[in-house]
Formats: sequence, structure tokens, C-alpha cells
Amino acid sequence: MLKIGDKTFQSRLMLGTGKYPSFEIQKEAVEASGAEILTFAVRRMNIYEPSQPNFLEMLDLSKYTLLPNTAGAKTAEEAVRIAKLAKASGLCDMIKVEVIGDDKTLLPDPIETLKASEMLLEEGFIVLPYTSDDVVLAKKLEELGVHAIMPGASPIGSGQGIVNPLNLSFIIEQANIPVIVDAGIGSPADCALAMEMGADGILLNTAVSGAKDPVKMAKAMKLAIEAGRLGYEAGRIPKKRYAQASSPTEGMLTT
Ligand SMILES: CC(=O)[C@@H](O)[C@H](O)COP(=O)(O)O
Repeated sequence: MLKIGDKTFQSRLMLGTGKYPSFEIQKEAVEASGAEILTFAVRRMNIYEPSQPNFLEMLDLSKYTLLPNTAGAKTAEEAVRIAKLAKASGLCDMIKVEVIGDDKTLLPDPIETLKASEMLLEEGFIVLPYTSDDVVLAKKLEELGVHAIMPGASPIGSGQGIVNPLNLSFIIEQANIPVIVDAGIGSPADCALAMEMGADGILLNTAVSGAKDPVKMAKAMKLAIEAGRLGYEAGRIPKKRYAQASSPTEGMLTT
């Protein structure tokens, strides 16, 4: 079970809802993924344009926990304003803090992320910050009281997978709150690796929405996360330098 704040979830996959070929395919992919937490950019909620189609209307919202994100924010103040807008809609009290510090890489601004997280905690939000894979920053966020940390595997939408497993392992080792690997996941193998390393969950979007068959890929991601988690719990064998026979050698006839 994944526990975030006072909520528990069976699924360890959080799915993004952007860039699907259609609302219908998105709905099918969400169902195939088994995800219970769906994330979306608050700016896509069509708050200002209620006449436009809203992707949330396609889903049975009683089945999902919504995790709005502050995509588009470049300062802590902007992130807080976006988060309050989401809360005012009555849809959620969880927020993914996303404060981008660089337009080319879309990497998060650590200082503004820390500031925004502090302000949102004071406002009573369940706070999940998207961070760089920096263990010191992760520790400072945990000390603030955030409810999970979401280090990036690699830049958003890049599909490069986990580019720095060492950094990620430092965060996983030291965290006492859930670590959700967020952004840059390209394939089911990336999910399995992160989960085998001990991550508590995965947040992904592009690898599913941009796949040739998003519904099939959503299912593949679900299975990979489950397999990776089972492998982590089962305990991997240590790697050895040389061969070791798989069948017992005691009692073998010698010439
Ligand atoms: C949907 C969302 O929150 C993204 O900003 C997230 O970081 C996912 O990244 P990928 O699209 O690389 O999976």
C-alpha cells in the first residue's frame, strides 16, 4: 500500500493526463493503468472557459484522487496562486508543486520549490514537490514536512529514463517519506528499475500518452511497477564476479 498524508492507495502509479490523442483513448489508458491518482495541470481545467471540453468530465471522478500540478509556475508565489485556484474548485487538497527554473530543460527551480512547499504546507495542503535528484534538497523538503518527494528521473517528456541512478539511490536511502520518481520515464523497464531500487511509486505521462498504443503501454507500466515492487520486496541476489553453478555440486561423482 502506498500512503501519502492520510490517504492510502493500492496502485503505485500516478498517471498524467496530458497529450493523449483523444479523451476516449485517455480514459481507456487511465483504466488500463490501474492508477488511482491522476495528475493534471490546473491551467488545463478550463476554469476561464467552462464551455470548452474538460478532460475531467470524461472520467468517473469517484474512482480517482486528483493531484493537480502547478505547471506553468516560475515562482513560489505563482505556484501558491495556482494551488489555491485548484483547491477553490473543491476537487482536491493534494498538490504537486512544479516550479520550473529553466525553459529548455524544464528542470525545477530548487529555491522556489522549497519556498512554495513551505507556503503551501502553511496553507494546509498535502504537498508533493517535483524536485531535481538532489539528496540535500530532498532532505530539506522532508524537514519542512512535505508528504512525498518527487525527484525527476530525467527531463520532463524526454523519455531518457533514470539518468542518474546513484543520485536517486541516495534520495531513496535517506527518505522517510514516499519517494515518487517523476518525469522522464521512457519505458516499462525504467519503471521496474526505479521500483527495484526501492522507489515507492512512479509518476509518468508522456511514455503512455505518446506511445503508439497508449492503452497497451498503460498496462505495461502497471505490470512493470508491480514487478519491480515485488522484486524489491523479494530481495535481489548479490552480483558475483564469477560463475556459480545453479545446481548443487555435493555428492557428484568425480573421475
Ligand atoms: C504530468 C506531469 O506532471 C508531468 O509534468 C510529469 O512530470 C510527467 O513527466 P513525463 O511526461 O516525462 O512522464
